[in-house]
Amino acid sequence: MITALYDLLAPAKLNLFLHVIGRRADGYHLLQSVFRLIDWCDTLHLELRRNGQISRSDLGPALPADDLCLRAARALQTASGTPLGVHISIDKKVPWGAGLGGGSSDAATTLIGLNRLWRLDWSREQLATLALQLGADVPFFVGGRNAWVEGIGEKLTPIELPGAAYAVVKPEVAIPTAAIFSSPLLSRDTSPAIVADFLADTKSFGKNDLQRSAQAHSAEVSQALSLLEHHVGASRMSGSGSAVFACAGLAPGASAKSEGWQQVLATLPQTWTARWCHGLDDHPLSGWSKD
Ligand SMILES: C[C@](O)(CO)[C@H](O)COP(=O)(O)OP(=O)(O)OC[C@H]1O[C@@H](n2ccc(N)nc2=O)[C@H](O)[C@@H]1O
Ligand SMILES: Nc1ncnc2c1ncn2[C@@H]1O[C@H](COP(=O)(O)OP(=O)(O)OP(=O)(O)O)[C@@H](O)[C@H]1O
Repeated sequence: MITALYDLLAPAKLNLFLHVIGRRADGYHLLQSVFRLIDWCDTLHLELRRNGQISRSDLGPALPADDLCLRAARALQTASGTPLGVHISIDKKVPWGAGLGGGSSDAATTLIGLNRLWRLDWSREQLATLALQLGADVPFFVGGRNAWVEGIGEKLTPIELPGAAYAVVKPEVAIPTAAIFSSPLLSRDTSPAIVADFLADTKSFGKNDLQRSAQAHSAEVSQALSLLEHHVGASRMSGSGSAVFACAGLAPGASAKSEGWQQVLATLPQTWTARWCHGLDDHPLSGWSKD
């Protein structure tokens, strides 16, 4: 029997564009977006606890006491009825309040890992249904493929994307997603698009409808957009911010040694984070779930 799983990667995502096309009766927004996995990852370790207890320790920065990994583990334990428990250690590298989906990805990696550790043999679809109760972004990370995303984030169509490098900057400010969705500045009536519209221009299709509200929430978002725009190229926010990115070109041509990126690193405020990322095709654990 497996008793521990080490070094499970939980990758972040970028929203290459994000349109708000409507709102549901319960207040959740109907979106269209393309989610791209990137190689900026948290690392999780899962150790079996036969007494059924679920616990966590933080190897990096401290997380909220009741973080998404614990909530994911408890939800799976209850839904499956397993008598087993787990100790989860997290090395947090992806900044939160960033629109990079770090917490959602941790939750998805927990579900995928525990499905194996607890020998549940749930299908990916079953895991995704449970994932949606944890957050709108979690099913995407369980799906494990770059996707055209609709609904509130749960309708996923896998999509092939070219290899690409992204310059990503996270200002100091952390932006709470709910505040951006409830902003009076938010427009909720962008016309629906179809996948072919995006595929015709994967680098610059569409916009991020949440960007205006986030810029009003914090001037740092506008500063970060300008910094990238000036040194790298067309920039855009991911999710509800505050992280912004610029597609630096198709890999492997684009290089972190480029003068533009070196300028970004040299002029970045000390409290901000910047990272040169590559687009991934799959979640590193995507082979673990049954389709
Ligand atoms: C903006 C995105 O990051 C795009 O990837 C996501 O849609 C947000 O997903 P998430 O962080 O998993 O969001 P959740 O934790 O489910 O929701 C946080 C809050 O955002 C708002 N929310 C979220 C998703 C959505 N489609 N409509 C919403 O209105 C709701 O007020 C909700 O209470
Ligand atoms: N494992 C976790 N990692 C990071 N944040 C977590 C975690 N669990 C709970 N949270 C809470 O969730 C909030 C949002 O975290 P998360 O990183 O998912 O959001 P985000 O970066 O805005 O991404 P997105 O909105 O795209 O999902 C944080 O402010 C934090 O308090």
